[in-house]
Amino acid sequence: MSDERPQVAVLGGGSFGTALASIAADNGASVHQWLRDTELAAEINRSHRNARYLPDYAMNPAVVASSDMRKVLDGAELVFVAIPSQAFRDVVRKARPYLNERQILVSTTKGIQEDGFKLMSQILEEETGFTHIGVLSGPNLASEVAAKQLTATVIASDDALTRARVQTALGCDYFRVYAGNDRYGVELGGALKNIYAIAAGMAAALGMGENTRSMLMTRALAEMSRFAVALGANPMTFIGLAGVGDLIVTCSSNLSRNYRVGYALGEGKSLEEAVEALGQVAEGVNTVSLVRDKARQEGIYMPLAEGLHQVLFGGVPARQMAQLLMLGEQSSDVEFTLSREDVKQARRLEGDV
Ligand SMILES: NC(=O)C1=CN([C@@H]2O[C@H](COP(=O)(O)OP(=O)(O)OC[C@H]3O[C@@H](n4cnc5c(N)ncnc54)[C@H](OP(=O)(O)O)[C@@H]3O)[C@@H](O)[C@H]2O)C=CC1
Ligand SMILES: O=C(CO)COP(=O)(O)O
Repeated sequence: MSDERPQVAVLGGGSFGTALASIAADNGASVHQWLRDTELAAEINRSHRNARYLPDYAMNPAVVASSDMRKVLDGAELVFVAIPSQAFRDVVRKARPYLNERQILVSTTKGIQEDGFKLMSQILEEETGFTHIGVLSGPNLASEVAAKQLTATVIASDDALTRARVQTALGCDYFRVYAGNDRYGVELGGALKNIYAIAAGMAAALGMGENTRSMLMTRALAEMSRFAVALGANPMTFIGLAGVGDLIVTCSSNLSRNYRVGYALGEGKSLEEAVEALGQVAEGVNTVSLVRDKARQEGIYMPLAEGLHQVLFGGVPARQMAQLLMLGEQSSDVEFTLSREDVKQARRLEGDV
């Protein structure tokens, strides 16, 4: 008898891949999860728990884990790729022989490839040439998703079929899937907010207050949207779940790995110690260099990313950098209504600058 359930594959055995596989299974799909670690795959199938990445959460027992890529992708209609950005292209290349153009491919990875400043869905496009490609992003801390905390996300694609299929496959009573068509903006939002989560963790460790956190998050949003719009994204995307939504959660929670790296740095640990202690991926560490370089190249004003880069890689103490940033140009609150140039012009007339 053939299996009538939607056929879902998840590539990645980390915390988010595991949480996602379980949602799809909760929602009635037949789910196969690929991970490179054969022992962990066997362990998941035995105990229905990912002891390495989400040890405290039971997975839906219908998820079948395997390190055999062919088996996982055989018959899959919907393929989620939850692999850290630095390994993303390699894994897609491994998967390529078992993929076909009827499939829907969705990246969940919030990072950027250094070579060419590529986002993950662009890598999916380059490696496959398929048309059903999307990005899943939003305020989705994996352990909260695994705990079935009420959560929402965005599926962004210019392909209506991709949006609808993902909404059907994942939408359930604890996970809502909103649709968007600015794939580039949604994907950039997910990658950029990691930078500011590191800064927020650092500020918390330094004992800075709620006013400071609020300023940091709001100016981060201004900076993220300025950057994204300069690269062609829609500014309105940043008022959505994948913009301000994800920024709030990652800048406020110790469950965010990027926040935790920032917190450790604020406590005086070195970057190497902070990353080592985490033992999982914190995409923001790499993203901050890529974004800072890109901003310099394109002439985009990014004082927070620039300052964080100097703290992470230039040896500038975080508190000193915060003070320097406070003395920076006092400009427009919302640049989409009042331009930075207009503010500068008025201040020039006042003789202030
Ligand atoms: N965790 C979260 O809360 C969320 C994460 N994301 C995004 O999801 C992406 C994946 O993150 P997440 O699941 O959290 O990551 P984790 O750090 O929890 O796990 C990483 C996973 O990727 C695997 N991996 C790493 N390198 C390779 C490789 N070369 N080949 C095959 N597998 C590899 C690891 O395998 P191994 O154990 O063998 O090293 C592990 O299964 C990230 O970009 C993140 O931004 C998005 C939303 C929420
Ligand atoms: O993207 C996330 C939540 O939406 C997870 O953030 P971290 O990668 O910082 O853990």
